[in-house]
Amino acid sequence: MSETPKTADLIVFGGTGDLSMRKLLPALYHCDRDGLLAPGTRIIAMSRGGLDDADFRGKVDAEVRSSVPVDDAGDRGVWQRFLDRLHHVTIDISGEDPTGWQRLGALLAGHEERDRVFYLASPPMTFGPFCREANRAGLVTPASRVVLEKPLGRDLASARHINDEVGEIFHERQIFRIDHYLGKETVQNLLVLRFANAFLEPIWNSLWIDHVQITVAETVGTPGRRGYYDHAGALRDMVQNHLLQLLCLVAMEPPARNDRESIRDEKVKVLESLRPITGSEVDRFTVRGQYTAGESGGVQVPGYLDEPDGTPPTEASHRVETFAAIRAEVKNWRWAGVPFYLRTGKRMPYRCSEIVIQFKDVPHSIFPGSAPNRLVLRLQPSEGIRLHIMAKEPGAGEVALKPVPLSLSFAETFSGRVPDAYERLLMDVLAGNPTLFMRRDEVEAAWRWIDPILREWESQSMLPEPYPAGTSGPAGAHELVDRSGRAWHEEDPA
Ligand SMILES: NC(=O)C1=CN([C@@H]2O[C@H](COP(=O)(O)OP(=O)(O)OC[C@H]3O[C@@H](n4cnc5c(N)ncnc54)[C@H](OP(=O)(O)O)[C@@H]3O)[C@@H](O)[C@H]2O)C=CC1
Ligand SMILES: O=C1O[C@H](COP(=O)(O)O)[C@@H](O)[C@H](O)[C@H]1O
Repeated sequence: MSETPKTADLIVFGGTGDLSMRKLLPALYHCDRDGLLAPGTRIIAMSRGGLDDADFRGKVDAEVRSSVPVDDAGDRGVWQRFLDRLHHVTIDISGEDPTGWQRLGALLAGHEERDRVFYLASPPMTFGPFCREANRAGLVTPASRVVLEKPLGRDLASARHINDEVGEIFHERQIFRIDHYLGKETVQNLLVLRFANAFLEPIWNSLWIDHVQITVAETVGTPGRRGYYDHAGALRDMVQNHLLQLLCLVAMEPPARNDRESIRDEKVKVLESLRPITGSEVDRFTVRGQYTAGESGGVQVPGYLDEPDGTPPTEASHRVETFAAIRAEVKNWRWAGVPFYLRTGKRMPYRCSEIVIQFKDVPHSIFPGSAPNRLVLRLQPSEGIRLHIMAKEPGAGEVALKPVPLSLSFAETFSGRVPDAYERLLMDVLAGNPTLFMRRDEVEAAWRWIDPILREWESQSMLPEPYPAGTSGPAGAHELVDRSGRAWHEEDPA
């Protein structure tokens, strides 16, 4: 983790939303408990909610406290200290009323020397207006930074527009585009595995690797998120950012240094090497699905269209995908001909994010029953690395082979609590370290590859293929892979 930050004002626009309540505030509490928030650091939430400081502290006490450990008297003291850091300013960014900005200005006045972080945990179309108005109100200081949540825009054009708007107010070095997957311990470990160990590099290419599978399977559905999800879908919500970032880390060339530009330069090269999937190829190389009613975790759950939400489903709800699978290819010397299968979905049978590197079979087998080696990098729920190798089953007679795992579990190997991705990233923002954040060209290169798929899906009259909740996605997803003659890896993640 970065060095202990200085006293700062962290202004969270969208500070009462789902992301703030479920991820940001618990992460900030843990940082406070670990002594990583400097004395005097304030967390100022902004929303239309009409709350005062006491209301907001009460809301956090009621909704966040149960998700963090507040056990003994010491913890209770930290919890109170954390609550005391919280403030709320009511504002409607889409309205003309300047009083919200005035209230924020009054709160920040006299603290211009502090680090000031504007964290935009709000819909992407608010990013430009927020920056413009904050600047107009005189609140953007030289020591200010801005954090932009993903997905940045809805497509390449809107991403460019947002980047231009934010870029008019903030210099690129002040802009932190967040993808919380980059803050996950195992994701960072992927770089260490690849570039701090010599044995993998010689075989990390198309000569030895048959294909790569990147899977982010979630058991959760989208209750209460229709307003956002109808206009996002799995491709924008997960593939454009998290899955492509994972692909970059698997496929990139060794960077010259472990610094922010070297790593980001290499990731951009991967994104620019992705073979475009356009026109009729979209049907051959992609599959989209939407969950229907089914069983998840032993209970009956509704389909996407029947998820409880304040609003009834619309035309967009029928068309949006909750599952996406893509057969991608990185067209460069190292990876030519190696399929990268990307897959993500809501209401899958289990929660599991993993990267599977499937090696080729031995060139000539002298034992019946041999199977190719497989390296599995498990990101969650239980982080670890497993290499499946062939071993001989003990006993006389004919040699019998069995694939056995060489296994490294992070929980068993390293003691101590593993910090959540947002803890790491929030501390990096406060310390001004942008290494684990996305550069403008990176985000735009990802959209450039995603755009033709989105356009083709949106032009089709066909709806996403249905799949019952609790199953591994639509049948078409399995056909996608069958066409290449290789099966999805369906390892039980338990
Ligand atoms: N939820 C998650 O797990 C994740 C979300 N994200 C991203 O974070 C962002 C926020 O997502 P999420 O928290 O789920 O969304 P929510 O809809 O739950 O929260 C949005 C927040 O923004 C505020 N807001 C919206 N419009 C305005 C406005 N005009 N003026 C003032 N405040 C406004 C809302 O408050 P109010 O309505 O009271 O004004 C609320 O606090 C999105 O870009 C999403 O993609 C990224 C990763 C994970
Ligand atoms: O960004 C998002 O990520 C979450 C999944 O994050 P994880 O850390 O729990 O794997 C996803 O549920 C959400 O839809 C998406 O916006």
